[in-house]
Amino acid sequence: MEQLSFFDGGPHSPKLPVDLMEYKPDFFTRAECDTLIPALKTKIRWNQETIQMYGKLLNTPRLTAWYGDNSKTYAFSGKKYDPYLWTDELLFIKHRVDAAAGITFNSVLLNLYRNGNDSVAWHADDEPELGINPVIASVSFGQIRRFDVRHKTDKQQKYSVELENGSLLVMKGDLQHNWLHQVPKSTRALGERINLTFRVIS
Ligand SMILES: O=C(O)CCC(=O)C(=O)O
Ligand SMILES: [Fe+2]
Repeated sequence: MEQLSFFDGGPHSPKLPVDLMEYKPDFFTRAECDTLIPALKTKIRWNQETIQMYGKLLNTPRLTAWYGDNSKTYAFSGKKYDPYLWTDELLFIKHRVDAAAGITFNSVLLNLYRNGNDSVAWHADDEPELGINPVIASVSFGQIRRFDVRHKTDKQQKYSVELENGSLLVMKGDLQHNWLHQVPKSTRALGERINLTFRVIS
């Protein structure tokens, strides 16, 4: 796998295994974040999805939206999604992310965490259309939130990184096969966070 040598660590970078995760704070400038956040908030078609759990229909604890190239249908948690077509803001973000990762992503899943009660539970992005050892580029805007990673079988192996406003986290290697990740709920009063995970869907 090619190395993203672009990520030089630096004083604010957490100690992460570079074959699994590379973190770049300030990937977008403060001014860019201040423009992009309200644009994404208002122009993205945010959806409230539901999940079937123990025979009940529950609201997913966040809002989501699925954008991408025409025709890239994506099956996720037993549902099929037809993406909305790229907006100007999404293309601006995508071009920067593509250049950094050396990959032309063809889809993005957006999450809006409205407050500390919103979260994403332990999971791996291991849908077959993502292929083996996919590179997934995760951009964060707004409220800093903790991102946890743990090995599926070796409980000792775990990492946490605070995903800051304007940051980029690239997930790669076997992270989606042998590890799980989550964004936990928090009892603190937290503001809104928007996360975008860029993916290549076959
Ligand atoms: O919000 C995040 O940082 C992670 C989101 C995530 O894991 C996902 O959408 O698959
Ligand atoms: Fe994920």
